[in-house]
Amino acid sequence: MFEKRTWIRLPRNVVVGHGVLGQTIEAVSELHLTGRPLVVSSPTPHDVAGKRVVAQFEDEGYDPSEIVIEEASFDAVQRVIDHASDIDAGFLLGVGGGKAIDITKMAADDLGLGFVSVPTAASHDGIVSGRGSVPEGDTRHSVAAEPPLAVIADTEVLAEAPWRLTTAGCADIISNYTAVRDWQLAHRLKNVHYSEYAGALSQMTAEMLVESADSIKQGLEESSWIVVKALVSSGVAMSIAGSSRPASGAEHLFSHQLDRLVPDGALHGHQVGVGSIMTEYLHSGQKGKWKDARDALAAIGAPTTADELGIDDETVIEALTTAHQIRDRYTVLGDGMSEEAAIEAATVTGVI
Ligand SMILES: NC(=O)C1=CN([C@@H]2O[C@H](COP(=O)(O)OP(=O)(O)OC[C@H]3O[C@@H](n4cnc5c(N)ncnc54)[C@H](OP(=O)(O)O)[C@@H]3O)[C@@H](O)[C@H]2O)C=CC1
Ligand SMILES: O=C(CO)COP(=O)(O)O
Ligand SMILES: [Zn+2]
Repeated sequence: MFEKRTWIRLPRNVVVGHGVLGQTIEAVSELHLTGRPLVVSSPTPHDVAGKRVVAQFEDEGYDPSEIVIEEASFDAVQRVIDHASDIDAGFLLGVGGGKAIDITKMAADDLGLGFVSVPTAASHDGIVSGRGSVPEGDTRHSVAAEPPLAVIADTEVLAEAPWRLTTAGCADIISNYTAVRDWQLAHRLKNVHYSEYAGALSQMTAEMLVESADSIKQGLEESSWIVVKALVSSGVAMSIAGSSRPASGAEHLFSHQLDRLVPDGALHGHQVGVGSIMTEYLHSGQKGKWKDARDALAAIGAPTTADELGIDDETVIEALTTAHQIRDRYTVLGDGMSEEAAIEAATVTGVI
């Protein structure tokens, strides 16, 4: 008997374009969401978009409430859950970068409430994914969370955000190449389930972004359009897979470890980008495609070296040699790199 089952949860409405933040009420009422909206954001996103979202709900006679979180942590998730329970929220909107959106989707999951994703930066591919990424002690969890019912991505807001956030989003997508390679390796060596569709979609998303590099330019709102669509596509790949595997391999373990070692280090996307140069080298050797990864990152203006990340060489080596301990996810790092091998990989690729 055939017993396979899958449950792919995707957003119903993805609204992308100039000024669409002004259509928040329309997008929400189309979903038949009822009750009090709770707008969850972090400090800057609150100022650039959260306040406007709250004002729209007030004007339309809803009774919105808001909460601003500072960091991605289980404590922050609990604060949102408590606040939502106190005010008897009917649904949640996550307004911000990866941090605010992750916290909101995890709280919505716990509360059993609908959630709408309102990105203020094209900086990460968690915009539509049904996963939340949260550090805890020595580890970093990728937890199942409520995927958004709708995404409202205003390219005017995204284009006004600092350019480095957009290049971070591009780098998060470029890292899909190595994430998929790691996933395929884990499939071959450890019999980890591999989805051809999710793997192909993730890879194709990276290819299309790299091919569009010439159109991704600071000051062009169209760049935000291209990047946010790639971020949505990558999130869909994660939803098809039911895990973050299509978009998170060893380069992400490296970045998560950097977050532990240097809490106020570089942007997530920038760190995974530099990680992917080195893990591509580990996959394919000196004559392999690591130069393509580096050149693609350089073409959109993302960092390609430790120096450009603002992280010292020793920390890069420490992160590389310990990244495999972050979580139980088999990658090209295997059961760990020796210090000599890590120095070799980082030096050959010009990262240090
Ligand atoms: N769940 C998933 O599938 C995925 C999750 N992630 C997670 O997402 C996080 C990374 O996302 P990222 O967006 O880089 O992180 P943040 O949410 O921390 O945002 C990065 C910075 O951008 C600021 N910011 C956001 N929007 C604007 C804006 N419009 N103008 C000016 N500044 C702005 C934030 O301000 P402020 O400090 O005020 O918040 C913050 O300082 C990581 O925690 C990562 O693990 C990443 C990819 C996938
Ligand atoms: O950042 C991600 C995909 O880009 C997913 O994060 P995790 O590595 O925590 O699963
Ligand atoms: Zn990522």
